[in-house]
Amino acid sequence: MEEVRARAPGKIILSGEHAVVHGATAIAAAIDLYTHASFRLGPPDNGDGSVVLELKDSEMVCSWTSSRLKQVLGDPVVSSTPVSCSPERIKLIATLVEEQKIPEAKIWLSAGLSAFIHLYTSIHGYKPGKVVLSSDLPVGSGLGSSASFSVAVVATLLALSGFLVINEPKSGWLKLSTNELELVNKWAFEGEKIIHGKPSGIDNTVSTFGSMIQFRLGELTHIKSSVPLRMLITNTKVGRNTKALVAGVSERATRHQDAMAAVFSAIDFISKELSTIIESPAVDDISVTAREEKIEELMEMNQGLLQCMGVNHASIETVLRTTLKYKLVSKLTGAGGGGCVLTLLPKVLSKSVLDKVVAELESCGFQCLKTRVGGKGLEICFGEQSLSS
Ligand SMILES: Nc1ncnc2c1ncn2[C@@H]1O[C@H](COP(=O)(O)OP(=O)(O)OP(=O)(O)O)[C@@H](O)[C@H]1O
Ligand SMILES: C[C@@](O)(CCO)CC(=O)[O-]
Ligand SMILES: [Mg+2]
Repeated sequence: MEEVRARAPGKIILSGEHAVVHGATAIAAAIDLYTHASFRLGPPDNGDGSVVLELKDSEMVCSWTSSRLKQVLGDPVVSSTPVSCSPERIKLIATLVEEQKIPEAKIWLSAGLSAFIHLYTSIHGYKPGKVVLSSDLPVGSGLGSSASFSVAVVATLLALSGFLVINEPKSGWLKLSTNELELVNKWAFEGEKIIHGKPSGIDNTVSTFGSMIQFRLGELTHIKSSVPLRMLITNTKVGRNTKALVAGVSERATRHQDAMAAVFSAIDFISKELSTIIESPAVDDISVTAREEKIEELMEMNQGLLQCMGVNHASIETVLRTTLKYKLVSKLTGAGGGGCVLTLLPKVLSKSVLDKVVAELESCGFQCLKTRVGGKGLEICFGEQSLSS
């Protein structure tokens, strides 16, 4: 039985989170932490005619028999083009998720499970099959775990659907062509809509296409940093939920329309300026330092505007204060409210200073992640690997 695997990266947002939902420009980059999915259709080791999702990190196996899916959702409607999940269908899917009796401590998984059911049944109907999922990313921390979940799941589902054209020899890890990536991205956006409520699409786009992107109103432009950007990521481990934070910003924007429009517009300028600086050549150490100082100033301004939106958190402030002691500038990344914070690491920063910063941040109970910025996007791999149960 053919099996397909996919890996889709998480991301950092360098500038423009939240404002991008309201039409401003944002800049994001893939990081080298991935969500991994594998998929096999049908029997043999799935003899009960079920759709199975195994979540390795949460040690959970969820399954729905084909007959139960049909009973709740009605006759299957399979589509080669992305379909949105209607509010009525979301309610029906919620019934199927509730039946899994997810423990209260893991209830946050429900949104991901709902997205999975919508994507699976829209692409494969109720055909039995098994998806196994694991992730290097901290979930719900601002590093795009939800988008990389959707991209990885969709890629495996489409790869065995016949809806994806794969011309290359099916050996080793493959990059898909732009058209195929666009199809995956559009489907993954439907998953993000279920998890985020009102996503801009930046997270699924950067997870699909990789590298560094400038993004506005659904359109992406690849950008290339003239000098590698070094960022420290600090996970405050304060849990939060992107859907609720995005909704909170929208409510504030309704209450203070003009003021918030000005905030979003300022962020649009910040992102555009940042993109120009990132791409501008830096020929010697003096120009590298000048460039870093400009990036730091823009990060500081963006952080202040994120505070205006109400998505800051005491834990983020602690990271900001701690890094500032070492003359390092930080800003939250992703939806905020806790989650992860980015710190720019200047080229001249010594390893001993970096070690001290990391030790101090970790002594506050935070977790520091060193990742490479602006790397690969989605890749898939066909094979006869065994899906562990
Ligand atoms: N590996 C996974 N397994 C199951 N569900 C997942 C997984 N990764 C993400 N999810 C779903 O996505 C939700 C987290 O998404 P959320 O958008 O709140 O955070 P994030 O994507 O990590 O951060 P941000 O959107 O700020 O980048 C989880 O609560 C869960 O429903
Ligand atoms: C907060 C947000 O801007 C980024 C989350 O990574 C939401 C989105 O763009 O979908
Ligand atoms: Mg998310």
